[in-house]
Order: sequence, then C-alpha cells, then structure tokens
Amino acid sequence: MALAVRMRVPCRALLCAGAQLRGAALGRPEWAAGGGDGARRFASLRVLVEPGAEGRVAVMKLKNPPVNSLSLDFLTEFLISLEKLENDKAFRGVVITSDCPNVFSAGLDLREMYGRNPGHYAEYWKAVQELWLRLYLSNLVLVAAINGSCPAGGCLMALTSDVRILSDSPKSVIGLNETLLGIVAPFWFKDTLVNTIGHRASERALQLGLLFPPAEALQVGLVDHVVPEDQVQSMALSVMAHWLAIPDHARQLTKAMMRKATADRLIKQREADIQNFVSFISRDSIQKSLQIYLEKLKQKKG
Ligand SMILES: CCCCCCCC/C=C\C=C\CC(=O)SCCNC(=O)CCNC(=O)[C@H](O)C(C)(C)COP(=O)(O)OP(=O)(O)OC[C@H]1O[C@@H](n2cnc3c(N)ncnc32)[C@H](O)[C@@H]1OP(=O)(O)O
Repeated sequence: MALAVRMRVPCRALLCAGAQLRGAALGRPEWAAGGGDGARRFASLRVLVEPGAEGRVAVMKLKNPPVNSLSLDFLTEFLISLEKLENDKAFRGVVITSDCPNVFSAGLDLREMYGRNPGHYAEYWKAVQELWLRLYLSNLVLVAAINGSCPAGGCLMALTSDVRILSDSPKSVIGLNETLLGIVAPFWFKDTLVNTIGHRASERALQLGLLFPPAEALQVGLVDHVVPEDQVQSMALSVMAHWLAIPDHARQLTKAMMRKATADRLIKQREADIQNFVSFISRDSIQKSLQIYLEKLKQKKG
C-alpha cells in the first residue's frame, strides 16, 4: 500500500482538473452514466467504460473515430476514466479495446504536433507522458485487446498492458514506426519496447520503424496471443481471469518491482523531456516531415 502511494504520479490531479475545465469550456457534459448499474457504467465523448460480465473487470472502449488518434481531448478523457476505475475498489482489471473498426489506435494525433505553438506542444506532451505513467504503473491488471492497426503511440499504449491479444487480420500491424515519419521515439517509448522484446529486437524494430504483422508480432514477443478477430474480446477476458487468480497485493508489488525503475527515469526528468519534445517538434525539418506524412495519409484516399 505504501508503495502504491509513493508511486502516485505527480500532477495527475492538475491534468484532470484541466480536462474538466476544457470540457466545461466546450459546453458539453463530461460524463453520462447509463444502464441499470449507472454508477459503474460511464462514458465520455471518446471513452466508453462498461463493466465486464463478473463486475470485477471493466472494458474500456476507445471511440475517437475515425482512427482513435490520441488527441489532447481523448487523452484527458481517458485519464479521467482510468482514474475512476483505479479509485473504485470493485474493479481489479481492465480490458482496453477499440470501438473503431480495424484500428486499435493510430497513435499520437499528428494534428496536435503540427502547426501549433510551443505552449500547446508542451501541454500535449505532458498529457502523453501522463498516459504512459498512469498505465505503466497501474495497479489494475491491464489487458490490451488489439482489434486492429496499432502503430506508434497506439503500440506504446498497448505495451503498457500486462498482456496483449492481437486480432489475426492483415490490418492488425503493431510497432513503433516513428522513424518512418522522420521522428524519433522518445527514450521511454524505447525503454518500454526493450522491456518487452529485448535490446537487439528493439534496436532493429526502432531503427527500421517496423510494423509487425500478427505472426511476426507473436514471434518477437510484442504480443502474447494472436486470435481470430471475433475471439479477441473473449480471449482477453479468459486471460484476465487467469491473472485475477493471483492475489492483488503480491501481483501489484511484483509489477511495481519490474516497472518502477523504468517509470522513474521519466519522472525524474519530466520537465526536461517536455522541453526536448517542444524543441524537437518545433524544428522546421520535423514540421516539414510531419506535413509530408499528413499529406501522404490524405492522398492515400484519393
Ligand atoms: C532527439 C530526441 C528528441 C525526442 C523527441 C521525441 C519526439 C517524438 C515525437 C512524436 C512521437 C510520436 C508517436 C506517434 O504516435 S506519431 C503517429 C504515428 N501514427 C501513424 O503513423 C499512423 C498513421 N495512420 C495510419 O497509418 C492509418 O490512418 C491507419 C491507422 C492504418 C488507419 O488507416 P485507414 O483506416 O485507412 O484510415 P486513413 O488512413 O484513411 O485515416 C483516416 C483519417 O484519419 C487521419 N489520421 C490517421 N492517423 C492519424 C494520426 N495519427 N493523427 C491524426 N490524424 C490521423 C487521416 O489523415 C485521415 O484523415 P482525413 O479523413 O481528414 O483524410
């Protein structure tokens, strides 16, 4: 318990307060309770939280169409939902999945990193850091039910889970593809990957910006199971049951023991990391790369 308190992430309350203010400023309700068990089922515009069959497990559905990009509004809503679940002792595990067809998450929202001002970049990056810290250090069992494409920041999000289930579909590619955009994965993205698949495989994957198809993702250890698309959710719940059979306190302390040093590296230099990001992303050459990449995405359609 003492460890759990020590590990609380600084500034979370401030970030969440900011999100609520932003929601209020936009003139929309932040939360809508629904269903017979309204206290446990809640939704924001972009995150739907439903209790699983047994009540101990919640299913968080990302619904920021078309591609679940991690916009600032999405991140703040997600963090508030996660905090609600962390604070509700009834929940011991969360399945994270997508409500958008064929895409788990397209990663960071490129529009938050292109053509904005330094203050915006700093606010955005702080929210991205917060997402990673809150997920990576979560006391809950997290299972990522990856039902579609999962590049870059989407992959990072999945990597924070305790288990990853990937749908066996040609669209379901996963990896940290930052170099393909002409940008560099931050050290804590890299650390999370190294902790999952090891140093050599990470070096290759990061430099080449590899997006692994399901069989290769399984082989390299990026995901734990590959199943047909219609079995992703049921597999996630079945794996969850296995993990919930372990006493929480022992599992949580073990998870902290494995992950705390990695998280501490960022916690100790959060502000410097934000400044690095702001100066990196503001460079003309990086802005140009992002512009070209965004144009390519648009042209893909035409
Ligand atoms: C020196 C050291 C310093 C360190 C500094 C650190 C710097 C690190 C900086 C940044 C790190 C970033 C990590 C990221 O996450 S960057 C995002 C990477 N994401 C991608 O590359 C994915 C791009 N998207 C796709 O490949 C596809 O969209 C896909 C997810 C496969 C879905 O394909 P499909 O269903 O065919 O959908 P469309 O491509 O047609 O897209 C629909 C619309 O959505 C827009 N879109 C897509 N992805 C994004 C995104 N990430 N952000 C914002 N918008 C996105 C796309 O343009 C379409 O828009 P529109 O309908 O208007 O044309």
